[in-house]
Amino acid sequence: MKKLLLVAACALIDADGRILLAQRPEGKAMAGLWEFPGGKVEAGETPEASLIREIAEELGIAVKEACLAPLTFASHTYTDFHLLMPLYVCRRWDGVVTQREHAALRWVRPQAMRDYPMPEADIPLIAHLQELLR
Ligand SMILES: Nc1nc2c([nH]c(=O)n2[C@@H]2O[C@H](COP(=O)(O)OP(=O)(O)OP(=O)(O)O)[C@@H](O)[C@H]2O)c(=O)[nH]1
Repeated sequence: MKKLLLVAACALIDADGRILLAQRPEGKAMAGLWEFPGGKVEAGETPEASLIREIAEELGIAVKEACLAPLTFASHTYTDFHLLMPLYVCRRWDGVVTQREHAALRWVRPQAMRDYPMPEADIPLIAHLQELLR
């Protein structure tokens, strides 16, 4: 089997029930696609700690572990690796969401998510969020 890559990702949800999508920047794999904030879980790190770290780095906000609720996961084979990606949802954080590492950030209504091209692994996750937020 290909190398298993563990990535933790989070759907931030605002008071209007919109979801934060973040556009991958030029120069990275899958540049231009819209993803959930998050990243690779490092050795010795829990998925939750990894996500809290990545969200602080990428978006400049502070999330508490108690505010991360598991929703579903992606399990998807890419050319070079197999991605296992737990998806959390979070409705509470401290600070203001700020674009730091992505090309763009967008708050998107659940029914509009399919207008934003996402990595292949993310496609099955859209229906879970639409169901949660309808
Ligand atoms: N954060 C995030 N990563 C995703 C999503 N969907 C998806 O396939 N991925 C993949 O999971 C991996 C996440 O790694 P990453 O964001 O930490 O790393 P990266 O590709 O930016 O590279 P680098 O940080 O090593 O330079 C990438 O291969 C990315 O394409 C998603 O919704 N969010």
